[in-house]
Amino acid sequence: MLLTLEGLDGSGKTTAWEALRPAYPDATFTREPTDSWYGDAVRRSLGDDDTDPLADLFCFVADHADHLSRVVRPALADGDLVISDRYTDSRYAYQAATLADTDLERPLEYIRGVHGAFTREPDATIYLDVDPETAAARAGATDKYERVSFLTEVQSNYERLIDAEPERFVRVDAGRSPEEVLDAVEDSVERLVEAHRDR
Ligand SMILES: Nc1ncnc2c1ncn2[C@@H]1O[C@H](COP(=O)(O)OP(=O)(O)OP(=O)(O)O)[C@@H](O)[C@H]1O
Ligand SMILES: Cc1cn([C@H]2C[C@H](O)[C@@H](COP(=O)(O)O)O2)c(=O)[nH]c1=O
Repeated sequence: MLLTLEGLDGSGKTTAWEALRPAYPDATFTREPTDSWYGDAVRRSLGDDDTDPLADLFCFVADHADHLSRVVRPALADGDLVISDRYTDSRYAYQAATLADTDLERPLEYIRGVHGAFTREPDATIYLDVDPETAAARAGATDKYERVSFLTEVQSNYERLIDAEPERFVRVDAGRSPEEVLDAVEDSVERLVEAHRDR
């Protein structure tokens, strides 16, 4: 089963992902951007305010292709539970926002189309829902994406994705205390894993 954690910067994905580890010692915990050299290229672009948004998209897509073949598909083939901190929806939400002012028509659909040919869709996605102001404050505005105006566009793209596939997403109110958010994430993961097992 492939389970992903998504949300704005600072929504608490990594905190939740780390907190899940003890309950699922046999699971494969992974993330995007990855720790490969493709992921390094992505992180380099995050630190540069003057990059080309289409070039950035394809850096993220290359990192995803490598992640799929090196980590995700082998783990799923072994029957593992795979829990990824960010995955395809991050591209659909963030790069659709960075490409909004280009000549590209309907960027979100374009990015989905690029992935459609090769990706593995998640079985379920936990969306940590927090407002852009809280997200930017928690994230500390350390890179070009961690700004309220940009995160507002990203949030609206996530909402479009949830509207299109409500059955895949579980929305968790991430504006609450860390303890309440972690309880909600742990309950959701337990329920999703059981439901997947009973299919
Ligand atoms: N529910 C919460 N309430 C208050 N602070 C929180 C909460 N969850 C996480 N934080 C804090 O917010 C910061 C960002 O958390 P975290 O790294 O888990 O978010 P993230 O979604 O993974 O962010 P990013 O996408 O930028 O990596 C951390 O300092 C973390 O301790
Ligand atoms: C996978 C992915 C990530 N991003 C952005 C989102 C964040 O601002 C950074 C790094 O992610 P992290 O969780 O803070 O480590 O990259 C993106 O724009 N598109 C993607 O596909």
